[in-house]
Amino acid sequence: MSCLIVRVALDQPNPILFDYGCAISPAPQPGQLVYVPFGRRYLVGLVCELAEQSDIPTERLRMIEAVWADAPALSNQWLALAAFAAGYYQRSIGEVALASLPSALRNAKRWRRLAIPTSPLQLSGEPNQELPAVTGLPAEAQALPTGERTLTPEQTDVLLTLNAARGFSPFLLHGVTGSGKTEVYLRMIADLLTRDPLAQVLVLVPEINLTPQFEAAFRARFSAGPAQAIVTLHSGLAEGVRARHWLAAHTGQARIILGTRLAILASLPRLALIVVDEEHDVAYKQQEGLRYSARDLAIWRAKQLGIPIVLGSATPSLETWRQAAQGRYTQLTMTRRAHADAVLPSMRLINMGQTTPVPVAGLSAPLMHAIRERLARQEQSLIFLNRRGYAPVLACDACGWVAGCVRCSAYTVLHKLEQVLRCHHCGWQAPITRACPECGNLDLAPLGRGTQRIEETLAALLPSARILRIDADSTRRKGSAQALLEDVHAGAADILVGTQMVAKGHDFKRVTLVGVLNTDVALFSHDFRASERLFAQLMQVSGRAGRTGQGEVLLQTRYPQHPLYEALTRHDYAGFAATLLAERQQARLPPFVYQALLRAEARTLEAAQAFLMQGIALFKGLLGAEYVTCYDPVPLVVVKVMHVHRAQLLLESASRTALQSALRAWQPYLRTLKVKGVVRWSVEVDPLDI
Ligand SMILES: Nc1ncnc2c1ncn2[C@@H]1O[C@H](COP(=O)(O)OP(=O)(O)OP(=O)(O)O)[C@@H](O)[C@H]1O
Ligand SMILES: [Zn+2]
Repeated sequence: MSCLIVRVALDQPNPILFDYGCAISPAPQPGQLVYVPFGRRYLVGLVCELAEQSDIPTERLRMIEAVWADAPALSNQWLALAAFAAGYYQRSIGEVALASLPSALRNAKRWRRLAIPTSPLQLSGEPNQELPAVTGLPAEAQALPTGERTLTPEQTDVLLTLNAARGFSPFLLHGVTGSGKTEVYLRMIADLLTRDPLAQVLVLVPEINLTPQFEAAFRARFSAGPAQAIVTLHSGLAEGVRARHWLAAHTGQARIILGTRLAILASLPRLALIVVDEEHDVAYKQQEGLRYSARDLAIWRAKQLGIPIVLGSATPSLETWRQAAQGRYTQLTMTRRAHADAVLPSMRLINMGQTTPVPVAGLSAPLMHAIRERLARQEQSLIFLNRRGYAPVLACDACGWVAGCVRCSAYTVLHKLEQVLRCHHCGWQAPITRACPECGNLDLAPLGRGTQRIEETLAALLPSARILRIDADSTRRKGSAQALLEDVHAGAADILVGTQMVAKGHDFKRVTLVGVLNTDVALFSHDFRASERLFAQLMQVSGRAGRTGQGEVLLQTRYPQHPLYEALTRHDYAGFAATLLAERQQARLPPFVYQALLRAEARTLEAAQAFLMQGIALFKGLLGAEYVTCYDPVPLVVVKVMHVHRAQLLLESASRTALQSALRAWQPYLRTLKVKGVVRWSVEVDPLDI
């Protein structure tokens, strides 16, 4: 008797399906998880196909050990999503599909302990107290007091268009900071759930832990529903909680799924709308493992399902801006702040080349004056400096020695509170050196300024002010970011000093002054995306000022004439985006061309380069290689991290399809390459950092 063949995707780089025999009845179906032997181990895999025959001789065919039948199988649509992501990002289906599952599902020993929420879909006609009345959620949501807020005319207009959308309709909601985009999302979702009480909505945010207010707004508006109706999905959740939330989404129980980029791969059988808030944020790009863009996958998913998708931002990415300009996305615009008394903040550039009196420790007199005014009026000031630690380097004046990491080709950052020098690439740290190890000089000086140093300076200059620092160091402990932000909202701080963490979508109602320090260096970066990012970042951080009244932004610079700053003072996103796009077109850079990287990591730089050179040789022989430009390998800017040397080569094409098919053809050859000393290599499609 020929046994059934089950084709299983495993979390393995080899992009094939693995054949197994199956004696379990009922036989597993595509979309089900199975437990299979693999080499000397056992792995959880995903059933992709069933077959009658296998190329593997029967005697060598191994058998499926167990099937997870407690939850419904993953749908064909979800399998198609995983297959698309795998193909596009040059990975195996298993790498995409299994890595996207909560770890409790990837461990067969824990399957039994997973409580599967019962779907109301399966239970129709069978009343269950714990289950939501399917119409209750939106109906009660509408009756909530927050729903009584009068919409601004712009919000009303935008919603008229959004609520009329049916089928695949991509929207760019370009609303200035504080224009009330959250309210638009909430209303659109309420409208949808009224029409279709069983629908699911996916709302993506760059960083859930940083924006508890956003989540709170959703819970407040839709709290009338059952607890299960809103779930969050992000990497900060405890393992069991994440599995529970994922299952609630998978069974259709959860209606609103609020998540970070990883949520784009959640199983959502009734998905009817996707919202991507702050769509420009680089956090939507996964920078390790499967390097996907959640925003781009979101567009694909909306298209696959034929549903509306809203990309919201005050500073859209140039990719999205261009799509809208070409009419592929419908652009909706909100130009005014929603709060009745709020206007966009006034912007002032402080010329650091000219100021008299001389700035004290990097803080100009006009900025100090403005902070003192806020203190007197009991308003908050936010000082933005995108550099954490005390000082970026510790150096010796006498011989020029600079403290560096022993594992990386990078300087270590001085952290004065902890009294350490720390590498921001690998985390290596050492006590602060008292004497120069080269010449013995005892007069080592911190160079430059980080948030700790500015905090210290402000505390010395303004002893009565309550100062809070918000950066990756002060928020390392779980929950500490939330606690700090709550202090800010409660008015328990006068001055916040922070990195880009404070810029992300926060609705700080008491901040009326934003001071920006040390952003000039980004004007002259080697990275062609640096201007786009700096502009967005400055508009976003400026957008924290005056959200309920008059706000002011003071930006300290040595280049007050720079076009980027001039556009910023005019709040001219559209003008600046047009300039940048013209430059990119001229220089043939994305979004006008498509790029990919091959990156090699090795014990020596020579080995990494040798791998890439061989990669190029193989590439040149590929059919269609002439449509793709293959540049020379270059070391990464920080070439060594954790003793590993890194180099990469850039591939570029005017045609996405040409690039895709060349990459696909290249992979099997790359896998055959054996270069001594090479630790790993990877292909990245649509890289953001080059
Ligand atoms: N119709 C309205 N009337 C009065 N206030 C409103 C209205 N809509 C929104 N607001 C308020 O305006 C403020 C800004 O809203 P929200 O945080 O949604 O802005 P946003 O567009 O997301 O801005 P950002 O891009 O800076 O995150 C919030 O305090 C919100 O409560
Ligand atoms: Zn290091």
